[in-house]
Amino acid sequence: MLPSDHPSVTTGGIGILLVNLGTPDAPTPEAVRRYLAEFLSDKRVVEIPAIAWKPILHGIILRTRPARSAHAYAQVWTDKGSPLAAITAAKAEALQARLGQGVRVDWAMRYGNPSIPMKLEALKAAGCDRILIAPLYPQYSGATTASVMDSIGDALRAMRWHPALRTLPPYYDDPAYITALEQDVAAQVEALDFVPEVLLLSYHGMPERTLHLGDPYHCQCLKTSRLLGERLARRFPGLRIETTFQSRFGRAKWLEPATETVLENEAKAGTRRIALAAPGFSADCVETLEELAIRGREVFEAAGGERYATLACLNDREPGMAMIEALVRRELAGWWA
Ligand SMILES: C=CC1=C(C)c2cc3[nH]c(cc4nc(cc5[nH]c(cc1n2)c(C)c5CCC(=O)O)C(CCC(=O)O)=C4C)c(C)c3C=C
Ligand SMILES: [Fe+2]
Ligand SMILES: [Fe+2]
Repeated sequence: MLPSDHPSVTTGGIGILLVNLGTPDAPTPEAVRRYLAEFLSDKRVVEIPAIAWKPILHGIILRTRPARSAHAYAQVWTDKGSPLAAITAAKAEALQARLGQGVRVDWAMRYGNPSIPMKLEALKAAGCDRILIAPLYPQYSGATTASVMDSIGDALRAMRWHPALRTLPPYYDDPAYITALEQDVAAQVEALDFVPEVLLLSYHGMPERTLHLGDPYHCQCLKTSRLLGERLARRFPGLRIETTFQSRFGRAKWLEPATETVLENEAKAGTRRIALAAPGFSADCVETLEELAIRGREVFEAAGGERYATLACLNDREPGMAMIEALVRRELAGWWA
């Protein structure tokens, strides 16, 4: 009997696996420690030889950071759990509704739960022998996009019978993404009860060294900003748009300018009304809801700023979902109408 004829094996299905970074299971120091231990042991994320990094990670970082980060998570936790997980789940559900029953949409996290190997196995068990892996990172980086594929590779190594795979390319300059951002950001700016003088486009940072080693992340962020900036300049002629990098981690030099520094300098230089958008995050998370919305405001106001607003990420609202639908339909061409 040929394997494909085996009566107990269902095949012929198409799956889509949306993947995001990952998040702790609870806003507690213990859960955050487990999550950070996995995340910060990934050589794609911390590119320091293990012999030098392990003592720092286990001796200092995992002893001090979990309590501080748990406090940050506790301030943004929802009744559906971590915002990043809840919104990623909502995106998968919304995409499933848009695509109908011809494909099976699921989601996974690179670190923590639900894991990529577990969800890949589940899609296969449900009969999907063609699977589109869709990392929800508009801009490619080794630390995020490539790390997702490392995990897919690990999962495949444990499988005898692989599904066929495709991957969603980075979409940092895709007109569908730029249009979604333009619509979503413009609607939110118009709904503010003040007129911002400056709009910061804040991206997650990376060590500056990764840029010199050839990581395209920085260039892709700048291109997103240029394309989005050109669109927004037509709608808001008086609005000054600046690109910044947030979430510095560790002692190495990170991409600049740092969001926090710019917030302080803008206020000191006389800017009174500012808005922030985070186009590199497909879903709101601790980095946008706590670092930008809470701590960023404190920095800006302490330096003399008066009006401050952080705009929501694309999340599971219409413009962002229309974009993901268009992107995945394009990638499924030939597999599915
Ligand atoms: C959007 C792209 C991201 C890149 C690029 C990225 C690189 C990167 N991150 C760290 C360290 C941390 N990041 C943390 C949280 C976090 N990072 C991203 C995205 C990118 N990271 C997201 C979406 C989140 C939020 C997760 C959530 O649960 O909501 C954290 C944990 C939070 C904390 O303790 O402050 C760390 C640590 C490095 C070192 C890095 C590049 C090398
Ligand atoms: Fe990060
Ligand atoms: Fe942070």
